[in-house]
Amino acid sequence: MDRETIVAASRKHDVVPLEGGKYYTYGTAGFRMNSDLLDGITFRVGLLSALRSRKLNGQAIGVMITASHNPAKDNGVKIVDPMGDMLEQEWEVFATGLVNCPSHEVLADTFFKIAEKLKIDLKSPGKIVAGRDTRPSGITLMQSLIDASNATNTSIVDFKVLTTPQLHYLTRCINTEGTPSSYGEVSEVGYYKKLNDAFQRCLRGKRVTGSLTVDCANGVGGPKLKELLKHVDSSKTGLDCKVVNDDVLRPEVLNLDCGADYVKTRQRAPPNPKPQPGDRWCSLDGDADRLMYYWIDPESGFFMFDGDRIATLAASFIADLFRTAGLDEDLRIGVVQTAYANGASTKYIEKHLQLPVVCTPTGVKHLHHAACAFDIGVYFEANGHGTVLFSTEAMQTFAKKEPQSPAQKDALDTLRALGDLINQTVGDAISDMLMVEVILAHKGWSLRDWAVTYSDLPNRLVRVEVGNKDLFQTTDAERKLSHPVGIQDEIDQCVKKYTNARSFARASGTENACRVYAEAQSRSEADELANKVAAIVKNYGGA
Ligand SMILES: CC(=O)N[C@H]1[C@@H](OP(=O)(O)O)O[C@H](CO)[C@@H](O)[C@@H]1O
Ligand SMILES: [Mg+2]
Repeated sequence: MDRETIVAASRKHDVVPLEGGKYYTYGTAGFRMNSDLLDGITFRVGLLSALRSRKLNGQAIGVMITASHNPAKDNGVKIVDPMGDMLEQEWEVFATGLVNCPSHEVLADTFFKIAEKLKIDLKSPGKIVAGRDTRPSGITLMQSLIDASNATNTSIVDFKVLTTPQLHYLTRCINTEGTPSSYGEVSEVGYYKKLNDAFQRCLRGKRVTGSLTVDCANGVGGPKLKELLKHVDSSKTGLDCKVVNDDVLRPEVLNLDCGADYVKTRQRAPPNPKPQPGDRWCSLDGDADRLMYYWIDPESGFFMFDGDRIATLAASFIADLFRTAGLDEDLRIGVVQTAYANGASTKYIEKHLQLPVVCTPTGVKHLHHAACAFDIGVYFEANGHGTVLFSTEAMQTFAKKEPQSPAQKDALDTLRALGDLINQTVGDAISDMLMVEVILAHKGWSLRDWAVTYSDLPNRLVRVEVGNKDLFQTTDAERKLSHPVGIQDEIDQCVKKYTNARSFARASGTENACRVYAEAQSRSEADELANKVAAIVKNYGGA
């Protein structure tokens, strides 16, 4: 690997400097922006992955090219660590450092400096596994990544079009292949086979009832879900899945008036096709890592089951299985949420399910990390991204424990199957959807039964444009502002005037704005409180 080769390769992939001396930063979702700006950035992410793979003894590093629920013109690139989790946070600064190098020469020098600082043996082999969503710009960005791997003698496996969770799955499979902790077959078909096998084992002869319509946001989830369905025997499982909004041939319709983000932020079903009262629906987002369920209640209209609802459903089912299996003394189940979780869901988990809840800052990496502290950690963001993590110890206990009755055996087998069904690397809309179907089938629940478990507090999320969002610094898992000084007192005074109310503000990690969340006993109170706190934020936000 030599400097000249890297410089020469980099010349084909310029980074467009940002105006006003601003930097590109590796944010919550990696680098994400208009796809025209991403060529050089993706090349440099390739360089960093080449370093990271070698730092981790040649284990494969995943790179996913996607902009998820964002418009079709955008794209993004993010790095996946060997076990399928997000890039270790300490390395985000290296990513930011490489991407902002002012010239190709400085870039090459920085590359070698990082290698030296971290004692990376550049002669050892390195490996990258890559995937992209259905955005056309992904094809050229993949080439930028391939050029970076060639310039650094790093091998690369291009899996082409994948959902984000599939890339995470494959990364973990490659790195565990042939070991006792093998995660699965290293192929897309392997993913479908694993899900289908676990789905059947979870159902244990129970059948899914009624049809399920899946809105795929016109993204990668459409073709991939259809692939999965080829493996699922609907006569055995009862799964009757109708796939809609699966047009991936017209890039401009991606995430347009459909998908999980549309449903969550607009709090309504996609206009096309229109769900009929009583039908069970769900929506995936553009890269199939978020899931929203909903239906039109024939009496009261649209009702949404967001990440909080999915988390409570999963936690209650697993807690029941634990009791039946006689494991509730041995292993700990916990639920991880962010401040955006509806207060009613938190209360339901703590008071009704009697399970501990941990609150972390926004961003999946924080939730994932906190969930690892439990034997079974259920984590979901309200927006529908989440999963259930089963520790190695938990999986071993399910396998080892001698069942004392047929019911115990059933519960233990179901728990093991759930551990295989639920993606252990990252939130996976397709795997989560099968989990929801399994739980509804076991409980014999309709969506109405699920809906009445608790009532959400009315809430409002507002986006506030401010002069300088960096003025807003949080503490207490983002539930309070430490800066600007004095603002938190004003917010507290305001919240006090409302019943059962809660409100907080923070700078967005993905957009140039602040977000204000408010919830209260009634819709009008929640709206009023959100607007008042938004006004306070605007006031402190700088010119
Ligand atoms: C309130 C909200 O939904 N925030 C989203 C959003 O983060 P912000 O930092 O709020 O912009 O994008 C993140 C990445 O997709 C997601 O993890 C998070 O839940
Ligand atoms: Mg997504």
